[in-house]
Amino acid sequence: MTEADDESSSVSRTAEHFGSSLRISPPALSIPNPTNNYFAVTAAYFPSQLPSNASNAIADKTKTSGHGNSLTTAVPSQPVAPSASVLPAATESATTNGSFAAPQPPAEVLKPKPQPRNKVPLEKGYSQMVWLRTMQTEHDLAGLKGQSRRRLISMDEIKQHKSPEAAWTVLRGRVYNITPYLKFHPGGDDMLMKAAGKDCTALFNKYHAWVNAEFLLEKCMVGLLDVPQ
Ligand code: HEM
Repeated sequence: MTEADDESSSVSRTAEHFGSSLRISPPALSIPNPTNNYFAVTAAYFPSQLPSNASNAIADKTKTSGHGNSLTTAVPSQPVAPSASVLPAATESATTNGSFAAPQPPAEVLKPKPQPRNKVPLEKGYSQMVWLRTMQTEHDLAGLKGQSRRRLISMDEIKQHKSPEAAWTVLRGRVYNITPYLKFHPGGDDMLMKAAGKDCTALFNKYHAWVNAEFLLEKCMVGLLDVPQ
């Protein structure tokens, strides 16, 4: 393993303490990096990760170490703070005795908050798999009874369909009968009922813009929203 390999693996090991959301760029070439070892790299990014005597260790190394490479600048005799553009917090808090106050990563990096899921347990027999099968086997999920699914439907007519037995909603300009899907909705039928009798596009996007409703509700489409000119 080369020194460079060693150095980059040290950086990623250190980064692991801060969660996977943290992205660390490799040290900029302008950073004096006299020792090319774990302590130096760690000091540049996370001084708080060092053992208490580490800054002395770095200082000693800089006096004795002759190695380095042509991409590094002159070897300093004192521990050097990373340049301000790389780590402003550390530079600002540098003290005269050669130690540096630890720049704290933002709290959200230290403890990424898990997003709470609001999925509800569905009744037995109402999984998404069963819904997909139902879409194949039921011939009139929309309750069209022969009417065209390209019919223009006014908002007034949609407003009259707000009961669980006859719940219509508008999503991205299409009108759906969501009654058959209520018990299959992973967010719960009560949540889906908030969509009944109105345009739910904004609500839908707020909770899960990524869900492919056009596919999931394809067989429930009853028409297109008639937008008055
Ligand atoms: C109108 C058509 C809708 C369809 C086809 C639909 C479909 C889905 C699907 C497939 C999921 C699971 C998403 C996942 O696993 O990532 C889901 C979850 C959910 N839906 Fe809907 N949804 C609709 C409307 C709505 C509306 C209007 C609301 C809010 C009023 C809503 C609230 C939720 C919530 C809270 C969850 C749980 C999200 C979570 O994972 O934390 N949905 N929906």
